[in-house]
Amino acid sequence: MPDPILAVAGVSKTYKGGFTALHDVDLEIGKGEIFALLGPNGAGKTTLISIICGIVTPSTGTIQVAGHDALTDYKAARRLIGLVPQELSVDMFETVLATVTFSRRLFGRSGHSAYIEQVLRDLSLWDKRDAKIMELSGGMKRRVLIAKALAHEPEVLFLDEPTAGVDVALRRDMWKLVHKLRERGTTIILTTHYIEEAEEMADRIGVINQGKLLLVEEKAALMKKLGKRELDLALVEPLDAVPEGLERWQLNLANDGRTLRYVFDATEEQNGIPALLRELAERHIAFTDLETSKSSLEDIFVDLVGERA
Ligand SMILES: Nc1ncnc2c1ncn2[C@@H]1O[C@H](COP(=O)(O)OP(=O)(O)OP(=O)(O)O)[C@@H](O)[C@H]1O
Repeated sequence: MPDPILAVAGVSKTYKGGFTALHDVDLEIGKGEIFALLGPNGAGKTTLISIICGIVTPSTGTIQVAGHDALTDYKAARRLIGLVPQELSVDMFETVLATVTFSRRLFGRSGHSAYIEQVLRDLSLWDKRDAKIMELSGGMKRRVLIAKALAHEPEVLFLDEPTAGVDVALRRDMWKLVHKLRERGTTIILTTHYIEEAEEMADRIGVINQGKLLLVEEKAALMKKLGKRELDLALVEPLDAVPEGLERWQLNLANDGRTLRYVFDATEEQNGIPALLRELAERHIAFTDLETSKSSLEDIFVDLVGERA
C-alpha cells in the first residue's frame, strides 16, 4: 500500500440511545487509492464516514488525516477532506457557480475561478453554472454536490452511496468521474451496498456488517471470494442425504430434500457441472428444473463471519 493518508485506529461509536454502530474499527487508506466500503443498510458506513469528517464524535479511537489528528487538530484535518453526502444539502435558489464558490470560501480559500471552472467542466456543469439548483435534473444536482465537495481542493474525497437511486447511465458516468479524479491524485473513499460498484471502482474493498469491519482486501482477492455461485436442482424425488460418491462437489440439500444445491466458484474455468450432471444421471437422480444464482451479499456476510468465528 502507498503511504497512508488516512489512519483510523480503534474507532467505536455508541449513540446516545445506547446503540453501538461501530465496534473497534482499524483502517488505513493509501494516498491515491480508491477504497470502497461495502455493506448492507445500517452496517455503519455513514457513521464511520461522519466520524472521519468530524460530524459525529467517536466514543473511542483516533483518526489521522495526513498526520493531522481529526479530533485535536480538526481544522487542518477537515480542510483535506471533501464529503459528498447521501442527501441534497444545497440552497435551491442559488446558482451552481455561487454554490460551489461559497463552499470553497468556507474553507478560507479565495474564489480561484480557474480551479472552479475546471471542476465544473470536469463534471459537465459549466454550461449550467448560472442555472439555479432547482432548475437542474437529479443527476446534475448530484454532480453539484461533488463539485461542492471538491471546491476547496481536498486530498481525500468521501462519496457516501454515490449512485443510490440513479439510473444506469448516470451510474456509469459517476464511475468514470471517480477514475478521472483519481488520475488527478485524489484519494477516494466511497460507500456502497452494490458488489458490482465496489468491483468496478475500487482498488481495495472493506466489508462492513453490523458495525464490524470484517475484512479489507485487494479487489481481485475479494472478488474471488465473492464470486461464488449456486446451482439449484429441483429434484423429482426428495432425498434424505447427499448421495455417496459425490464428495468432490460441495453439495447440500435444501427445501426438505427437494433441492440439491451445488456452490461453486464462478471464477474457476472448470466448474464441474457437466460431470456432476452425468454422475446424477448414472444414479438415476432426476430433476425438473435447474437454476443458478450469485451468492447474495447476505450469504457472503454469513460466510465471512463464519470463517472468522
Ligand atoms: N444519530 C443516531 N442515533 C442512534 N442510532 C443511529 C444514529 N445514526 C445511525 N444510527 C444507527 O446506527 C446504525 C448504522 O447506521 P449508518 O447510517 O452508519 O449505516 P449505513 O451503513 O450508512 O447504512 P445505509 O446504507 O442505510 O446508509 C443503524 O442501525 C442506525 O440506525
